[in-house]
Amino acid sequence: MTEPIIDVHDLRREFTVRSPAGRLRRTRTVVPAVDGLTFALETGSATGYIGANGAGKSTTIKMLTGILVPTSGTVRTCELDPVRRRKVLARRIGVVFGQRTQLWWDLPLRESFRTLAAIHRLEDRAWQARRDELVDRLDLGTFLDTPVRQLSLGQRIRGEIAAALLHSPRLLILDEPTIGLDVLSKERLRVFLSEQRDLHGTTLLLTTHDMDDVQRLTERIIVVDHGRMAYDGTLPGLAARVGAERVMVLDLVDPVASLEGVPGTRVVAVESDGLRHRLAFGPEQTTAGAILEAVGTRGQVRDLTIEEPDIEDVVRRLYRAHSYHDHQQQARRS
Ligand SMILES: Nc1ncnc2c1ncn2[C@@H]1O[C@H](COP(=O)(O)OP(=O)(O)OP(=O)(O)O)[C@@H](O)[C@H]1O
Repeated sequence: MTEPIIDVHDLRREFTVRSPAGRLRRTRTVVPAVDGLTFALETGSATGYIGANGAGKSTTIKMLTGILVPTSGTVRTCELDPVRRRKVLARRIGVVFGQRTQLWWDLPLRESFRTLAAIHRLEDRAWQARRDELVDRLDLGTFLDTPVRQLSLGQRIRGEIAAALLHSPRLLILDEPTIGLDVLSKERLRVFLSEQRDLHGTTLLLTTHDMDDVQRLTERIIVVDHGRMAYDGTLPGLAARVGAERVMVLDLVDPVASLEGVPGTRVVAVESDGLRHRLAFGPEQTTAGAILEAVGTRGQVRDLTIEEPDIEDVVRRLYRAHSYHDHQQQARRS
């Protein structure tokens, strides 16, 4: 069996924060930023790594890429110890931080690519072909010769992503890649990333607060909360876990006053004088087919759609449930 591309076991990272306590004394507080994480990612997979501000996402990414040394536990990225083999690892991964540039501020992208190719010791023909592909797919042609500091945010992020992919890494780690981008730029970036994954089998790991990124780009989500694993699975699985409801919107041929009493459902709204009904249901309670059958005995259905739960709401519910669970555990311990 091949080794996972990322393999993390009981990973911890603490920070010691010193703060003034009176005029001369300082207190030391230990912050467990990452607190015992274990997970593995398969090659070619796409995973959303999500959590509230301060949950430990960036700290994890820094340990995966060898920037930070773990306090304890083990990390392997692309079959390497990231801290000890950081240089070799840099040739196998690409990293993009949406809020920080990794490009040379005063150089145009064209020069940055040349410099990166030299750093990675890439063969001329190979990197130039790759550059041309990236320029084409990311539409960089019109600003290749503009210094990075003069680029708009959207142009710079595209440049960052091209730079991170120039050496064709097996793993691309993106930390908030779409932050601050407009809707169209976000969409283009998502299309590009999915395409790269399909074409080159690039493994994607992304942290984001944008649930559309998660929904569009990944098939698995890992949710961290206070440095600990709060959830690891699929989005629909998460929705089911927190009891999020789907809503069936039914358009009837003739008006019906109410669809109250359809087993496993809750009436959310009756609209258009009884022609349109919204019924909420939990996947554990009933199925769309069963609802349709029950409604069919009370009126003829013209059309139906199913609205999936709002993912932002699903994640919020998970955080709430998780911190409640944490409080309970702490109360039991004390
Ligand atoms: N260098 C540091 N020194 C002290 N504390 C730190 C340091 N870096 C991170 N922390 C703390 O560790 C915790 C996790 O921070 P981290 O940046 O990993 O969170 P995050 O999930 O990436 O948050 P965000 O979504 O805001 O980027 C926070 O409480 C943060 O204050």
